Amino acid sequence: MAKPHAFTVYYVKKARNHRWRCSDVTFWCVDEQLCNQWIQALKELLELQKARPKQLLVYINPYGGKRQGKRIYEQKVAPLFSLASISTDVFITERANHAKDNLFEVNINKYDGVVCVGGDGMFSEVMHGLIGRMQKDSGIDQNNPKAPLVQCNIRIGIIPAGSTDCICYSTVGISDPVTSALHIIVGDSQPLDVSSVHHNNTFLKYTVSLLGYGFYGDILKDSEKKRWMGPMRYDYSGFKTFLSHHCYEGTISFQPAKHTLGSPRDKDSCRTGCHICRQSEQQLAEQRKKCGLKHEEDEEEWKVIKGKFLAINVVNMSCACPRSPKGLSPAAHLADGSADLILVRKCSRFDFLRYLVRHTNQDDQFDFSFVDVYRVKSFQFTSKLLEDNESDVTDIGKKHFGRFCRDHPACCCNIANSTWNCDGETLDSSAIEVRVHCQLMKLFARGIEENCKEASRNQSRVEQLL
Ligand SMILES: Nc1ncnc2c1ncn2[C@@H]1O[C@H](COP(=O)(O)OP(=O)(O)OP(=O)(O)O)[C@@H](O)[C@H]1O
Ligand SMILES: CCCCCCCCCCCCC/C=C/[C@@H](O)[C@H](CO)NC(C)=O
Ligand SMILES: [Ca+2]
Repeated sequence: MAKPHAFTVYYVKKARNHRWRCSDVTFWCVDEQLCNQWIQALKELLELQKARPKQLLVYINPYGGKRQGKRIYEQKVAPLFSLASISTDVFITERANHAKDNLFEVNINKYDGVVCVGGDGMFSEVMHGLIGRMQKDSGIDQNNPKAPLVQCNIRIGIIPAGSTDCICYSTVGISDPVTSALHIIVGDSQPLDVSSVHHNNTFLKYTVSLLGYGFYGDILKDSEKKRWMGPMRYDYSGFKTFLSHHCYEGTISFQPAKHTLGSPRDKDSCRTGCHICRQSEQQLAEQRKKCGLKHEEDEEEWKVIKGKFLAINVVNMSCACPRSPKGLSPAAHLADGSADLILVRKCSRFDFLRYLVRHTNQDDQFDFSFVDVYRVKSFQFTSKLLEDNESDVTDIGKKHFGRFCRDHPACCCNIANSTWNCDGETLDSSAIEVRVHCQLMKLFARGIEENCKEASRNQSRVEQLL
């Protein structure tokens, strides 16, 4: 060959819609020494990139989504990791909670991060393993709802291979295994709020995306029986649940999030390097310093709302996903220490359909008289059924005369409880206490990057301001 000395540089190429691809360019050189100098200099520069992982622990759920997790990892992700000189220990799960249990046993300090290949449920499992392990090692009792949880600095990377993949979509902007693998390789870091869910001083679960009662809880409960249908189960159960049009009665109490500048009705969304998240985190840290060990939350006001609801959704992030690209709460922030509480009160089937359709178009889904949205830092819910039982009003009639409201048989109010959908997993209790923990964990992601259209719109706003 006339030009025998060469080296190839692999790099990330940004494509449309937040998709990243790996591209390469080969440099040729007649002078061998010069070529080697370049290779050496590039290797040294790469060594300086301390945020990049070298050793990863990978969990694959072979049964998530369309059961393609193993194939996706082997064909699309593993070759990229090896190109980037990342060593991996790969663990293919054999049962639910396998990954979570394993995380309590492994020598976690050996790894720069944990990767989960699967959907939201699989991510939730890995997150529970990591956060749980962190608290155990630090002697924190997870059953205490007020315990100050220890931050988890080991990043999690999500390779989407599930049915909804909402956590991946809401933090990267797309559900694409190659894009996610590249975010892991370049060592991105995105802090994430996590909410803890308790019942009577007993820890139930953590949640990062949707905690939903009523509509989304009923969909999940029904769809779990139809896992064999794959991702289609959500469409089938969604349609069935929509037709059943059940509403549920209960009491909601919440503490508004006063530390953050943002509001759920903002027009701008959380984007890479979000200033609202940064400012909110600083504000909370200052409050904590001032209050010391005293719980400042105890002194803050609680708002109480009673009513009949078709859906009660608490979201820590937008919950954008391919079905709803702007999500359940488009202006929710990934790391601002707050969650958006969305209350959909009893309304007609037609109005509820109008509300749902707005998740798929540009119209404002909160602009309805029967929808309320609040930004909160803690939240509690008790169903009417439980309140009645607890206040010793033993209305035997309600228990014996069917599950529906006896006074108004046509009103679709369900006397039975709904189920909580917690990041795609059901909860055993309907009465819950929720608390947002600001930036409790980190992902190999950078949040959604502003696209050119948004960037130029914001730029022209700045120009106007100047
Ligand atoms: N080997 C396994 N066998 C059975 N269940 C498993 C296994 N490994 C993990 N799981 C469980 O499967 C559940 C669902 O997995 P996953 O989230 O990957 O897919 P999905 O439910 O199809 O997607 P999504 O959560 O995005 O809707 C998780 O809760 C996880 O605990
Ligand atoms: C007639 C048009 C109806 C369109 C309705 C679109 C609304 C879709 C919104 C989906 C949001 C999903 C939030 C994410 C939840 C996940 O945690 C969970 C587990 O993966 N998925 C589901 C479906 O519960
Ligand atoms: Ca948040």
